[in-house]
Amino acid sequence: MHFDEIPVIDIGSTLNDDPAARKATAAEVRDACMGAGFFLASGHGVPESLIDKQFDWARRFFELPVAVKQNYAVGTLPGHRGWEPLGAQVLDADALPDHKESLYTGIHYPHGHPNVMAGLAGYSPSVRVAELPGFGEQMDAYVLAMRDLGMRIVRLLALSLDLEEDYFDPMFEEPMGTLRLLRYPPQPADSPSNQFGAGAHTDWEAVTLLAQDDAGGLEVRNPDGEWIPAPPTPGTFVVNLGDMIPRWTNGYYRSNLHRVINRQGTDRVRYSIPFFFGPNYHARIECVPSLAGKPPLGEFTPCTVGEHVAEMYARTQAG
Ligand SMILES: O=C(O)CCC(=O)C(=O)O
Ligand SMILES: [Fe+2]
Repeated sequence: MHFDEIPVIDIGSTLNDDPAARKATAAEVRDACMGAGFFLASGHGVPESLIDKQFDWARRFFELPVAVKQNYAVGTLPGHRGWEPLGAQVLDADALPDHKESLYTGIHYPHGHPNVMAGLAGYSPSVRVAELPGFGEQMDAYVLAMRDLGMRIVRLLALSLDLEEDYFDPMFEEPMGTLRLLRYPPQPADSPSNQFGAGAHTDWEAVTLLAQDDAGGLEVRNPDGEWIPAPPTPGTFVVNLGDMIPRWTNGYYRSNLHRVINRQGTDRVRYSIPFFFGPNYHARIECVPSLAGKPPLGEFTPCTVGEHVAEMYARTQAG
C-alpha cells in the first residue's frame, strides 16, 4: 500500500486497562503495518531519563580508544556480540560498506544457559566493559524496558490481526533480543552517491524499536521507490516490522526497505539505538489463523525462528 509519511501512533493505551482504547490503537497499528511497516510510537511509557542515559553511555563507549574497543570486537566475545569498526558491515551489496560504527549486545543469557551452551544464534551474555563501570547495568536496564515495550507492541499486533491479545505470548518466552549502539560519522556532501550510513535493508526479526537522536537521516522506501523520511520526533520510538512478520501474515503486514544517510555536511555525528526483538529460537512462524484463508501476497513457507534466522544469514552471504 502506498504511503508518503510515517504515522505517529499514541500507544498510551498499552499502559492501562482499557480494552476498547487498545482496540482503537490496534486499528491504527494495522493501517501502519499494511502500509509503511513503520510507525512512530508516542506515549510509550519508557522514561526519557533512561533513554538519555542510554545515549550518554553509547557516546562514552565509542569515545574509548580503538585499542580498548578492539578487546570487545565481534569475534572476541561469545555469540554475535561486541564492537564493529567503521565500514565493517555491508547491508546493501550494491553500495559501499556502511559508514557507521557499532556495538552489539542484548538480552542477557548467562554462560550456563542451554541455548548459550548450544551456541544458538541470538543467545549470549550481555556485554560488560571493564573500562566503563556501570555500562553493563545500564544496558541491562534499558534492554528490560525494551523487552517490556516490545511485548506491548507484539500484543497490539495480535489485537490488530483480530487475535487474542496474548496470541504470540507463548512464542516470546526466552525471546531473542539484540541491542545495537550505532554511531554514524557525518558524510561530506560530495561523498559518493552509493555511500550510506546504513545501506538499504530490511530487518530480520519481528519488531525493531529504535531510539534516534535529532540528527535525522533514516528513510523508508515506499512501493513507488520513493524514500520517505522517518523524522526525529521527540518522545517517540521508531517501531518497524522485521521479516518474520510477513511470514506470519502472508505478506499483508510489511517489512520495508530502509536506509540511513547522515549527510549533514557538518561535523554532526548521528547516534541511534535499535532493539531487534524476536520470539524464542524454537518458536514456529506460520500464517496466523485470521489471515490463513486469504490469498497470500507472495510465497511464505512456515518455519521455525532458528530456520528463519539461518535463511537470513545465508541470504546475506549469498548477496
Ligand atoms: O540508525 C537507524 O536509524 C536505523 C538503523 C537500522 O535500520 C538497523 O540497524 O537495522
Ligand atoms: Fe534496520
